[in-house]
Amino acid sequence: MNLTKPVKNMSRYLKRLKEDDEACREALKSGIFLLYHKLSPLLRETSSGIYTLASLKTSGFNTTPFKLFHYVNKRILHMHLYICMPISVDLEHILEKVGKDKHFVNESFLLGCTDKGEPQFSLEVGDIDRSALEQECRGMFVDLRKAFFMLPGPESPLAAKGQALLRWHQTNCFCSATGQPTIRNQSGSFRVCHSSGITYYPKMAPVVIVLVSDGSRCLLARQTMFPLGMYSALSGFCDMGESVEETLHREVAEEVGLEVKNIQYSGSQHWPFPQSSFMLACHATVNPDKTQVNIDKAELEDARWFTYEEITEALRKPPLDPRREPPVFWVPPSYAIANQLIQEWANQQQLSRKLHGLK
Ligand SMILES: NC(=O)C1=CN([C@@H]2O[C@H](COP(=O)(O)OP(=O)(O)OC[C@H]3O[C@@H](n4cnc5c(N)ncnc54)[C@H](OP(=O)(O)O)[C@@H]3O)[C@@H](O)[C@H]2O)C=CC1
Ligand SMILES: [Mg+2]
Repeated sequence: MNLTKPVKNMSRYLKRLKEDDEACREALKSGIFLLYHKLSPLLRETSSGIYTLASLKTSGFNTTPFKLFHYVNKRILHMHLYICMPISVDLEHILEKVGKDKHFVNESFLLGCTDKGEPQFSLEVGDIDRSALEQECRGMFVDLRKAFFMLPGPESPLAAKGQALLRWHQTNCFCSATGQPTIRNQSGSFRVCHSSGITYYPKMAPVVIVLVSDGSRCLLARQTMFPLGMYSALSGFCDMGESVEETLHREVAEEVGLEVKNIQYSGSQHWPFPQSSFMLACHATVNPDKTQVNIDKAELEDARWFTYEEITEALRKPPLDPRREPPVFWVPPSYAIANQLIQEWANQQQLSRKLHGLK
C-alpha cells in the first residue's frame, strides 16, 4: 500500500494503523513527524513570518538547498535558498547527526493523517541536546501554551494532541495493579500489562464548561492562577458517574451558589492543560430575579456579571501581547472553547437586540 497517496477512507485506514503493528511500522517509513522536547513542540518560522508546526519526514522529499545559478561576468554565483515548506528536513539524517539510531523513530506515537493520507506521528526527543536539534531542524521548541498563541488555528489541536499522547505514555509506564512495566503497541493507542492482562487506553478527564446568562448579562469568573485580568466561563471536572447536566448544576451551585436551567450543548474540545481534559461546553440561564452570586473563595478569586458592551469590547481586543501590560478585563483567546461560548452569547445578544430595535 502506498501510504503517501490520498486514502479514500481515512478513518478505516487509521483504525488499521492503530491496531496492526506491522502496518503501523510500515507507515512510519513515509510518516510525518512532529518533534517534542520535554513536551514542547518544534515550531518553524516560514518566510512570511508565520509560525507552523515543523514537520519532518524519514525519507523522500526534503529541503536540500534549492540552488539558483546567477551568471555575473561569466562567473557562476550559487545562491542556496531554503524553501520553507511544511514538510522539510529528513529526520533520519538529523537523528544520525545528533547521535541517535534511525530506529529511534519507532518510539513515535500515531496522531492521525493529513488530508493527503500521510500518517502523522509525535516523537519525544527530550534526551537529545535541544539547541543542536533546533539548529539541525531550523526551528525552535516552544512551550505549548506559548505555541497556542503563535500557531495558526488548525495546528493548535494537533500540537495539543501530540503532547497529550506523549505525556500519557510517559506517565503510564507501569501497571497500577501489579507495578510491572506496561508495553505499548506500535501506534501507541494502548499499553498492556502482560502480568495482569490489563490494557490501558489514553484517557481524558471530562470537564463541563458553562456560560451562564441572566438574559442580558453573562457570568464570568477568574481563579487566582489565571493570568491577570482574564475571566472565563465556569468550569468543573465531572465526578465519577455524573451526567453532564448533573456536573453543570453541581459546579455552578458550588462555585457561585446559583441555580441554572435551559442547558444547551454548544461543542467540545480536548484541552491539554494541565493534563488532558475533555471540555464539554454548554450555555445555561438563571432566573433574572435570582442573580446574586455567592462566590466560593476557595475555588474562585472573583465572579461577576458582564454586560454585552463589556463583552463585545473584550472580544474585539487583539490577542494578548506578552510584551505589554494585560488589559483590565479580557477573555480567553480564540483557541479556547470558552471564547466560542462567549462569542456565541454575544452573537445571540446582538440578534435579539436587533429584533428589539436596540443597537
Ligand atoms: N478550554 C477552555 O476554554 C477552558 C478550559 N478549562 C480547563 O478546565 C479544567 C477544569 O476547570 P476547573 O474550573 O479548574 O475545575 P474544578 O472547578 O473542578 O476545580 C479544580 C479542582 O479539581 C481538582 N482536580 C484536578 N484534576 C481533577 C480531575 N481530573 N478530576 C477531578 N478533580 C480534579 C483540583 O485539585 P488540585 O488542583 O488541587 O489538585 C481542583 O481542586 C482545567 O483543566 C482548565 O484548564 C477551564 C476554563 C476554560
Ligand atoms: Mg471550576
